[in-house]
Amino acid sequence: MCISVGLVLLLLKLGAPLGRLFELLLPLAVCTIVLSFLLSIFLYARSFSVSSDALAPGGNTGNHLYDFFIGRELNPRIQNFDLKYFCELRPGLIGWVVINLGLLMKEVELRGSPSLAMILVNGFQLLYVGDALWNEEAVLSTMDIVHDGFGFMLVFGDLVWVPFAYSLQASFLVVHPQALSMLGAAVIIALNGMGYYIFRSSNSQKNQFRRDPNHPNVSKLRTIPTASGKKLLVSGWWGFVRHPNYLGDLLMALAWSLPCGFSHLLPYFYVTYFTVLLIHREARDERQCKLKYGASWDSYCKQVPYRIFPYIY
Ligand SMILES: NC(=O)C1=CN([C@@H]2O[C@H](COP(=O)(O)OP(=O)(O)OC[C@H]3O[C@@H](n4cnc5c(N)ncnc54)[C@H](OP(=O)(O)O)[C@@H]3O)[C@@H](O)[C@H]2O)C=CC1
Ligand SMILES: CC(C)CCC[C@@H](C)[C@H]1CC=C2C3=C(CC[C@@]21C)[C@@]1(C)CC[C@H](O)C(C)(C)[C@@H]1CC3
Repeated sequence: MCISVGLVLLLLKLGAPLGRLFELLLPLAVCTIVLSFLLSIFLYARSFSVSSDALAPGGNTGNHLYDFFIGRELNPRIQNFDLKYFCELRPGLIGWVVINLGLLMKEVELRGSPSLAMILVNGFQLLYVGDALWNEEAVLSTMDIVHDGFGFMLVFGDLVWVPFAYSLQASFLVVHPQALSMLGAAVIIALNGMGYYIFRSSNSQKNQFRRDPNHPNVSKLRTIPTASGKKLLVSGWWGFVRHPNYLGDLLMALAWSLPCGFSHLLPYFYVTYFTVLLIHREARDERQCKLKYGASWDSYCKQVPYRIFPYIY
């Protein structure tokens, strides 16, 4: 992240036309799609030369198309370099905020200064990416690393979908400038702040509990024992709903769209897609947790009946 920040600051100091990124989005996206296909083909081919215990449970149906998409190998490595762990965060997230900055510079070229809406979108998403990179080790406990094979879906998701689909709001604002009142901005900032607080504190609470259940920050929380020896949190954020981190993430997703106003649906694509993704992801996780924890998970679901939205779902 530091190298990227240094390079971007150097480019800005040298007067590099970062705003050109706006015109280069499509060719860059096409090149990244080609790269993701090539990487996926390499990963699929090499998966037939590794031992069976290196394969992901869900990506070995024998259906070549499905296995190519989902991914056969769980954690492909070249020496000690873990390809999935690297791709999950850095290239896509850093590419996302660099594109956002280029779009902000394009707005400066067109209108002399960045709009309040563009500043909010850039700031919110820079916070999200900075948080992810600062807490990089937390990704090790996510489903993508623990359960899912590294196939075209995740390769494309990491390298193409995140930088080019997640920067849609900034792209929209270059073409459709939006006037935003200070009151409107204050409400949106409060919404993003609340979402970030729920997202960060619930993820940190679970990750802390999984690292050290006796840590003072989590040792007083109520838990449910399981046959596997692991315990399930049933108070704190994880007693509020079963995926409080998703709730916080979705509130932020809405806060990223609101600065774009209500004249177009495009800026709301991300929060819509993301809601579908997290509902599907939550159902997948429920199945895995039911298998892992059996009756203990049933007891958890009885005590914490709502999945993401309290008193709704
Ligand atoms: N911006 C984006 O595009 C995306 C963002 N995300 C974000 O990534 C973050 C991680 O999400 P995700 O990877 O889906 O999984 P989670 O971080 O929600 O982790 C799910 C795992 O947590 C453990 N767990 C669940 N309930 C409890 C409990 N009560 N007590 C203790 N442990 C529990 C289980 O694993 P175990 O018990 O084995 O430890 C479960 O499999 C979320 O904040 C999500 O919003 C996710 C996808 C896309
Ligand atoms: C293209 C497909 C239809 C969907 C692809 C899904 C991927 C884009 C997401 C799957 C899990 C992700 C995570 C993040 C980004 C999106 C993908 C790759 C994440 C790195 C975002 C930042 C968070 O702080 C995180 C917890 C580190 C996320 C981990 C999961």
